Amino acid sequence: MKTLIKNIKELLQVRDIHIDKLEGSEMKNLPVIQNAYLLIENDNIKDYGSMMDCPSETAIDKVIDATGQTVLPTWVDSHTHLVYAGNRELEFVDRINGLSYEEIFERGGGILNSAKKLQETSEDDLYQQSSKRLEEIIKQGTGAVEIKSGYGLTLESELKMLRVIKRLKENYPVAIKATFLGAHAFPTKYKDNHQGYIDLLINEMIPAIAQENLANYIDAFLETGYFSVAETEKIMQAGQKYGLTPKIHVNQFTAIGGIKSCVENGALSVDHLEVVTEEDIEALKGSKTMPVALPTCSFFISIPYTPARKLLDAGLPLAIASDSNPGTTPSGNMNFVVATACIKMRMTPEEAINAATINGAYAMEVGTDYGSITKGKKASLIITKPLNSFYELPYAFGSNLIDKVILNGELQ
Ligand SMILES: N=CN[C@@H](CCC(=O)O)C(=O)O
Ligand SMILES: [Zn+2]
Repeated sequence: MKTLIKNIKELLQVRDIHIDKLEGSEMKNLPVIQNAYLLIENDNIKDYGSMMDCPSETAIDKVIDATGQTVLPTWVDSHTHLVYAGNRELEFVDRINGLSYEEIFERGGGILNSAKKLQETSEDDLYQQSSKRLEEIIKQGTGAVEIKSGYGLTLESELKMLRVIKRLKENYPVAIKATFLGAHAFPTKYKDNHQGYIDLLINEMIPAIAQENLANYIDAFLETGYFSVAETEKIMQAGQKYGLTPKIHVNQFTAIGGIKSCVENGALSVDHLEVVTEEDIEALKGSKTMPVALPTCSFFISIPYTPARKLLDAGLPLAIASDSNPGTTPSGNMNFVVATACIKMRMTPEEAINAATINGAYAMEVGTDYGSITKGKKASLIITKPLNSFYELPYAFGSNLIDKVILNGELQ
């Protein structure tokens, strides 16, 4: 099956040779072909180039005329909690009325509230609720997504979440990676017995999850009042024994030396980073760990934004992701993430698009197939509505500017 997209006004993120990630000033460069074509064969990008070299349409099964439209690779959302039960709109109102995220947690809300709801929800119901959200983000242009557990907090419920992620992976044409986040919060029962919960995570949950091959990564909420540096180190090391690479929530509210520890423990990514110190930046320099900012979390709970300029000016790479979850970001819309990164973090559109494609793909290890227009990669593409230029994508932040989404060569 061959599909030709012709008369593309701007073909974005064209990389003849696959690159792993972009750092510092490299992120300013977003290669574009004006007046381009793109040829899809089955589920792959077969060829692309200027319209002057467009192949003849005789052997083509389907032709899409993209006059005036922009084509770019689908978004890679490397940090979500897309599988959850119910929502937390009452806490949203509590925050409007003056309570902070921490105060809500201290009153038994927050993550523990979502865990209670999830424990009471059947696996089928959880699958139905989550598949609606997955379908929504596909329409919004996401072609690869990482999904975490972490609202179960018991062996049974963590397995339930991870099995739902596995079913989503089997049933949708999106690349999905699963992360075990049993260390999201201490369940009330273990409030004064942290070691008891850590033993449960290490001795029972991680082995059971590995046995069913349900996760790619291990995560923890490394934060004052949640998991300490020492506790997170134990969890990262236990995960690694089972082949789970760390991707860690860190520096959301406080900087307590977590980033250095994550880098030393081989973390693929460190995520949140609303608070960043000079020591954190030094620890990241020269490492393989991708910093991941979650701008729409900052937007929703009114906390500082990750200091993108500071990180980029230090020569570091940066990815951006949605953090879709019921507490801090009830949206998985990567278009809004890109816009917020530009509007609030002063990333240029080029930098934000690089952060949401190539660098996102690095942060969930799908770069060989996703993240750029490169021959042989998956034909997972966004075709926008007619635009003056791609700058309109973050500029018109509230508009739906997507005309079509193609995933693995199939029009959605
Ligand atoms: N901060 C930790 N975890 C999630 C939110 C969890 C929740 O409030 O449900 C986050 O990334 O923002
Ligand atoms: Zn998160």
